[in-house]
Amino acid sequence: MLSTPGRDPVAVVGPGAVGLALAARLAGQGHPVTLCGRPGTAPVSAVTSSDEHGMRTVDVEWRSEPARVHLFRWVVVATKLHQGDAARAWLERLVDSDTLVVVAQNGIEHRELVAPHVPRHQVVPALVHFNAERHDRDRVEIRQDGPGLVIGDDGPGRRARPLLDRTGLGVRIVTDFTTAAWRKLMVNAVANPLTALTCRRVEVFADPSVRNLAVTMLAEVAAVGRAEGARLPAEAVEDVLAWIDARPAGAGSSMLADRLAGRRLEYDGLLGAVVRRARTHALAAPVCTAVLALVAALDTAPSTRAAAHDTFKNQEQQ
Ligand SMILES: NC(=O)C1=CN([C@@H]2O[C@H](COP(=O)(O)OP(=O)(O)OC[C@H]3O[C@@H](n4cnc5c(N)ncnc54)[C@H](OP(=O)(O)O)[C@@H]3O)[C@@H](O)[C@H]2O)C=CC1
Ligand SMILES: CC(C)(CO)C(=O)C(=O)O
Repeated sequence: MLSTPGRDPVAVVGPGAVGLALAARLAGQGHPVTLCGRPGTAPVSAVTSSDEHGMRTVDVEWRSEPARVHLFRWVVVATKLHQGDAARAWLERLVDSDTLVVVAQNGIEHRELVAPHVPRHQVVPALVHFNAERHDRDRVEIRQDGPGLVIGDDGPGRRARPLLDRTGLGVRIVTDFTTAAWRKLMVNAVANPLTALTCRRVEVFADPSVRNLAVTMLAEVAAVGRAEGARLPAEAVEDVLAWIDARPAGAGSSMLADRLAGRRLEYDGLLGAVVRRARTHALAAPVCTAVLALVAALDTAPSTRAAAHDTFKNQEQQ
């Protein structure tokens, strides 16, 4: 039986934007936090986070070799979806039957990502609704409007809630997690690839042809979501577009940021997951399939990655 969190130590696997944000907030509340980072990378011994209330620096422990960690009662996984193997190498060492693992990621495959090292009843899928931007390996800026984390109203979710509440980011616990996850996936399956492919911020959705493309893709994603049990009425398409339209002028997406930085793109767990689930249900998703092919091609071409930053800068200057 898991105890309440008290000031238990927490291991954070994947010290990127989301990982640093959660680590900083938990360490700020007195939890000893161990960051588990990419092997061979230089240690981070303190994390500075900023938000609308100001800036704060907290001390953390650093590990970059899975062999050097021990069991933890609380683990947060915040790698990108395509870094599942990396996360699993850590989980093999960090998790036993007393551990609860919060998987703070986009997508719908949180439990699959940590299998087989973590049984279902020890996994807390958490949808990330705050925005975290990493400015350096030890600096993160947090922006949010509304609850920052959405979790399911089940045994693991209820057990993790006191810990997640301590982040101060706001936790919404929902009875229908499937619908919540597919609503978020509708945004990510469309906003992320279309901004990354065009090298444009969310203003690209005001272009009528891109908007039509987005509407078609969203209708396909919603149909797959419904087949998966999500409650997505026809208005969900317009709701998602309205949400994207309401983003601040300079908003982009994590996939655009990754493209500009020359990093791998997180497409397989987002649009890729939609296309895979469509096939499972024998549903046609031709436009999503076509856009997936383009974004996958972009990801495998180092030359397009290197060129993206210049293209973006030129467009912004015009
Ligand atoms: N950032 C945001 O505002 C939001 C993010 N999300 C979702 O949250 C998830 C995390 O995103 P985000 O934090 O932005 O991603 P990042 O790319 O910033 O972070 C991923 C981290 O995983 C680390 N990593 C890679 N390999 C290993 C390894 N072998 N061992 C340990 N760590 C490793 C990376 O290391 P390195 O730094 O060395 O590359 C990086 O620090 C994604 O699913 C994303 O879609 C959802 C909503 C908003
Ligand atoms: C919602 C959105 C598009 C913006 O933060 C996102 O989740 C992402 O960039 O991955």
